[in-house]
Amino acid sequence: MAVPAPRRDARLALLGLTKRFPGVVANDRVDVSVRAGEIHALLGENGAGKSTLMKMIYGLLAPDEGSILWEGRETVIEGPLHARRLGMGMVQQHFSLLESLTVAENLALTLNRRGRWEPERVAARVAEAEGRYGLAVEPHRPVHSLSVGQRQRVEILRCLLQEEPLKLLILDEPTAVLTPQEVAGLFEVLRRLAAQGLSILFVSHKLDEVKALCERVTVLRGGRVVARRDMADVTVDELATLMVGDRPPALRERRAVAGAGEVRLALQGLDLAPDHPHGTALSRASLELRRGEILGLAGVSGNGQQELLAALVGERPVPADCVLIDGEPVGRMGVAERRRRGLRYVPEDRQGTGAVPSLSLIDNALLTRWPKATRFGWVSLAAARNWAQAICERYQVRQAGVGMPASSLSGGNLQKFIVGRELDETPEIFVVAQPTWGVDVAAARRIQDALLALREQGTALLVISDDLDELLALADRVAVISGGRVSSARPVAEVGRAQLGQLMGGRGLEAEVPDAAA
Ligand SMILES: Nc1ncnc2c1ncn2[C@@H]1O[C@H](COP(=O)(O)OP(=O)(O)OP(=O)(O)O)[C@@H](O)[C@H]1O
Repeated sequence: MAVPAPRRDARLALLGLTKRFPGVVANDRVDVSVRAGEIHALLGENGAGKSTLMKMIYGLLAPDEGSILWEGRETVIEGPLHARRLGMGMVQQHFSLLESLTVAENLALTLNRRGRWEPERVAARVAEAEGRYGLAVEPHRPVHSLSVGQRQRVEILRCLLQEEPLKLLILDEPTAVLTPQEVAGLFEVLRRLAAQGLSILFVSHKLDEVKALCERVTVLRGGRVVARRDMADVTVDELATLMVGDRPPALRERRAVAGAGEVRLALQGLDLAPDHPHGTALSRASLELRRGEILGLAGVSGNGQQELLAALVGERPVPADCVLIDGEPVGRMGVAERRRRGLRYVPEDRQGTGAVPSLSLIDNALLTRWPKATRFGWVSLAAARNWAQAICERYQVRQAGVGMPASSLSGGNLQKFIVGRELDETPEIFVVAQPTWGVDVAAARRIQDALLALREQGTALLVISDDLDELLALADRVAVISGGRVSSARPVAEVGRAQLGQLMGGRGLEAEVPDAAA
């Protein structure tokens, strides 16, 4: 049953909000209302306008038209500080923490209005919050040493700890990098907070979670509201269809690959100390990537995945014979030399290492492709432009022009562009972390399809993901990383979710990986 149009007496009512960017109407007369104590989902495919809408609510963007009613009163939200003073908190898709500061210092920056830093007091509040909300973070750790999942926890805590009583919490893909257990814990916290009257605006591409958590849903498509529903009246499949306007495509069938089996990339007994005090040491890490197969590496974010990827792709030099490409020791070689040997990769961190936000899509395409776009020492901008355009068409990256900066793309569209850029070169060996993070259902299928297609063409793939369903759908074999140790890889057909979950929690790994000190 459709839900009636927004009520003016809601805690938050958006009336006819419109926002235009050059070449695109990101929000087109959007009406949404959120009641006190309600958990309200905002859904839409990549680029539908969800982040833009949330930014207007939080005062980060000014609407071109329309009005915002806060607790029944028409309110011009002047900026995030004003929004926080009104009782709003927001966790964005891309983190806004200062890398060189500790967790407590970061929290102090937002919490202490008089500008006096008292990280010790903040640390005490963090400890107290851990008991209350079950969100564990270590206050004295510098943010640069935290995994993406841990950073997200700090962002959530920052809202929960703010001094003004929180009335509306805006969460933009808060569970994208949390483990299933952490998600369950977070949902418990959110339900408890909602029962106490907190309104929550929840944006996610994980439709099962949205269905489980939220009471009502508003669906955006192309910047417009296309549906409003009570969650009880709609199935997960219907949600997917409402978002994309059609049934999402099924994943392509897995085919047997001729000639699979030859080892292309190997990691052999690597012990690697972390490069910062709170990193994860790798301990006798070994794995083999074969031609024409997908090896899945499951694990809770922050268990050595970053270190393993850095060692495999050449961001961190290691003893030469710890990494082999086609049997050749390459451990001492840098990224460019390994690239020449056919290795491509997509890191977990899109905004820093994956793309340069201030550069155009053309320049971002060139970042990893400049040798091919260079003739007699000159870079052909026309070739680069064509290529950037081709990537956008093939992977349906919505953008207002390839000359626009990467930062103008929606999160999911940037992800599609970065993954597409590497996939498009038909790499022989491909290492990808979290390939469908923040990507909508239809686009996730397209990326997963492209990975399966590469496998059929003989590429050796390593997919590092904390999404077990994704790994079970894609991988031929799956290994688990926990506490810097890597389990042996087993055929997917022989392992179940429960067993993988246990290994992810570190249980049972001791028996498989001998202690480095032993
Ligand atoms: N600063 C900007 N400059 C130009 N265009 C922008 C800017 N911010 C957003 N857009 C455009 O507005 C549209 C809506 O983007 P928005 O980020 O709101 O989408 P979204 O629904 O949050 O997507 P995702 O699920 O990928 O995060 C997109 O076409 C995007 O490219």
